[in-house]
Amino acid sequence: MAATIFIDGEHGTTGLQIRDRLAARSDIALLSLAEADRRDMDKRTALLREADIAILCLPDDAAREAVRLADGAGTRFIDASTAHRTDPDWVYGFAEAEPGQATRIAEAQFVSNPGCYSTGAIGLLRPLVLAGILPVDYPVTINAVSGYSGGGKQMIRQMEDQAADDRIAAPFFAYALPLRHKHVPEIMERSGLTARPVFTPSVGRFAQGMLVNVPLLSAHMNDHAPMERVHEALENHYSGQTIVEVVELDQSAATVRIDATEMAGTDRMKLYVCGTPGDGQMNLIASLDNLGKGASGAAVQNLDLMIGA
Ligand SMILES: NC(=O)C1=CN([C@@H]2O[C@H](COP(=O)(O)OP(=O)(O)OC[C@H]3O[C@@H](n4cnc5c(N)ncnc54)[C@H](OP(=O)(O)O)[C@@H]3O)[C@@H](O)[C@H]2O)C=CC1
Ligand SMILES: CC(=O)N[C@@H](CCC(=O)OP(=O)(O)O)C(=O)O
Repeated sequence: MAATIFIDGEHGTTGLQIRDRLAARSDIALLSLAEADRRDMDKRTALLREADIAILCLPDDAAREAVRLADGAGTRFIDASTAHRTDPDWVYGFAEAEPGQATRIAEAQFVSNPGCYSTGAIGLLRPLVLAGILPVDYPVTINAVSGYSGGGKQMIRQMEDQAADDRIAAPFFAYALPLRHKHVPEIMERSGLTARPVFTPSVGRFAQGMLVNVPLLSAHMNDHAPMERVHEALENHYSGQTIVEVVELDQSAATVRIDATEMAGTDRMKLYVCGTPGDGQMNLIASLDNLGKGASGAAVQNLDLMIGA
């Protein structure tokens, strides 16, 4: 029998992309609300309670409310918001990050989808912590650039409608300057770090795509791990799956520039280890689509695990 799915927030940026990915599937029956009814509490409640699985593509407060509205109905949830990503009662929906995580997702009632920047950062950092290469108190810095769709409907309008009062004219801008971005707690907890990373995100004038940079110094890593060992740890961690690709060292060395939009339109992530052998410095770079593996693609991956597709 087809699994019954309701995407709460289906008319938003993340929700629409999930709907597109599910539209043609015969193993899924989509419950849907007209756009004009998207904030109708009674209609949302009915579908949240009827669905086998509800996918929440809402602001944080609305996501918490949706879980309350379905209380007692047995609905399973995938929450794309930040609301539950460090909640111990929710399973973190990053199947490749942890041994056994795919099974935990498959069996869960409550699954929290990772943040887009967090997917890149944790994808690079968690394997190194698990391999014992990265000390958990390493003073990590993370610099990233995202496509503007990462800011949802509001930022898309601000970037695309240059007649709007609140338009953004900049071709590229840094933000989260007080260093309190909402992904930091999630990155710390899900990577297993004890020291708070310094995280500076930025946005470029392109819709989809993202690069997340984590520079590391061998001198401050366990056993002074060189870039070859870091690469090997990533390769070992991601062997046997198809979604996260660890780029070969010689291929990274031959790469002159990495286009932040290279993964746009895909649900996969590429990881690069860049630097010059022997220099003791490396820059780890995750390349993904903020709306693919960074949001909607990951939500569908988690859904597939939960329904055994
Ligand atoms: N965009 C991205 O790259 C990523 C987004 N996310 C997360 O996914 C969630 C959705 O983001 P995104 O799709 O970008 O946001 P959008 O603003 O594009 O879409 C949000 C949708 O939710 C609706 N909505 C807002 N409040 C309520 C409410 N109280 N009840 C019912 N519907 C409501 C909005 O309607 P209305 O038009 O009326 O406001 C809109 O349709 C957020 O938590 C975001 O942080 C996660 C990873 C990446
Ligand atoms: C460019 C941009 O504004 N990006 C968003 C994060 C997008 C994302 O991952 O969203 P959630 O953590 O909300 O799920 C931001 O920095 O708030």
